Amino acid sequence: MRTRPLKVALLGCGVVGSEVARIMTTHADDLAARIGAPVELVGVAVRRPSKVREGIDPALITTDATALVQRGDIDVVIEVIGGIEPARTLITTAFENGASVVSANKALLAEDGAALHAAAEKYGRDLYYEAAVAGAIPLVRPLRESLAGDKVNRVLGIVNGTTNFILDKMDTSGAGYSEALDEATALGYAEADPTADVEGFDAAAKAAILAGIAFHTRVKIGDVHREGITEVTAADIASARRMGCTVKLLAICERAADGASVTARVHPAMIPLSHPLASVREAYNAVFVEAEAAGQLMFYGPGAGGSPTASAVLGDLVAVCRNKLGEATGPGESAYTRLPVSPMGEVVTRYHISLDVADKPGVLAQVATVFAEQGVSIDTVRQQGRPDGGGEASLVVVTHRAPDAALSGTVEALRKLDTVRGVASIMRVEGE
Ligand SMILES: NC(=O)C1=CN([C@@H]2O[C@H](COP(=O)(O)OP(=O)(O)OC[C@H]3O[C@@H](n4cnc5c(N)ncnc54)[C@H](OP(=O)(O)O)[C@@H]3O)[C@@H](O)[C@H]2O)C=CC1
Ligand SMILES: N[C@@H](CC=O)C(=O)O
Repeated sequence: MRTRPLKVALLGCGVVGSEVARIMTTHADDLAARIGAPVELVGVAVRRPSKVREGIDPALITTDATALVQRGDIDVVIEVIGGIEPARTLITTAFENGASVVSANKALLAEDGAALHAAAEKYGRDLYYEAAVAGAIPLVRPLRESLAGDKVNRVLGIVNGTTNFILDKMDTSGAGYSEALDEATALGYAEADPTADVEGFDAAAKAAILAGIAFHTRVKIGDVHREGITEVTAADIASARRMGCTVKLLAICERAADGASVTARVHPAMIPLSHPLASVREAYNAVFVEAEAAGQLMFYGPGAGGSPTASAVLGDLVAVCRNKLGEATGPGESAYTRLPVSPMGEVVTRYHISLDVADKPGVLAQVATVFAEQGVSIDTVRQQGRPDGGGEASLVVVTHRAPDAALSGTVEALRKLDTVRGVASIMRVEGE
């Protein structure tokens, strides 16, 4: 074993960074054995230097992250600050100054992954980011390396722990939305701004990264159709139950049948209780990968939280350090091609639509006509009278598979009918 340590700089020491530092200290001998050289933490950049940070030598703390990455003697920079800037500039500066980078920053990778990979390649450095998607679950490396000889056609999964925690609590214990969100935040699952979780931005970033690696292309967060969970109601969850389904926030990335384009989307969806994703509880994540030769693979585990995420960061640290010692790098940007990302309107799936309608003769026929005119075939219709009467009823329509654009046209036309008082909810049905 080499005795001269590899030098590591840690940018950020919050939920994830503090766990990375703790494990680096407590498992120093194991890490050295896996790598073939000891690793030494030589600096920790934070915003608030006076904050007490257990187990960290105060002499390592700095607020000058730029000076740290410019030192020129750092082997690996671990970026767990989050956000776009200053993280992007710090990573690029690290490459310029001789360091490889391990990052958990999905927001940045989904926004600017191509440029960061190009910079890593230009300077002959590594950029690893297993922790950016699905916390502790090994997913990036299996897609990038283990399945590199296969053809992945579909990735379907639960990739946001916070929203899965909230939906699970609402479903199983009847908890309110705010109460469940507060609990997820206290447990360290939610992003600094939980809007990123509940509005689907976090999952969309992960979907972009997954689609890029799975289909060897580049997908940016702006290419991903995104809907969050803020409009999912207790009535949607109850309606899903009546259909033998549950509601999950899904990330779905698909390669078109002709292989010429891809789609990526994030939205709440009903999935059958018999589907393996339906039993993914609390902040756990699970991802299905469908590949031509391998068939269906499922990856499951803790998708958020300091310790699980640190596990993925440290796995990358070991890999990058080994590459450093072997004077090699992992797979780079040149392995990627560019496939167009098709708009959401071209996605074909099933829909569950809940309408508030006038409870009088002929309404069902009117509604059915609108669906027929838009070419959307109805699978089932269920009418629920209201106990209070009032001349209104709830109509739940479940369709066969149809393009999203046709469904949007249907909803627009339904809204114009005098007898349709409102469209209470629209949810896609997946996983059948
Ligand atoms: N939490 C989780 O479960 C997961 C998080 N991630 C990703 O990991 C990254 C870190 O997340 P998390 O640990 O939760 O975030 P936190 O908000 O808990 O920690 C961020 C850290 O960065 C420091 N920081 C912020 N801005 C600067 C700056 N300009 N210069 C120096 N330091 C700065 C903060 O300093 P200070 O301590 O002084 O405030 C803090 O230590 C994000 O990209 C996130 O998306 C990925 C998977 C799971
Ligand atoms: N906020 C994220 C953290 C991990 O990426 C989540 O809830 O999944």
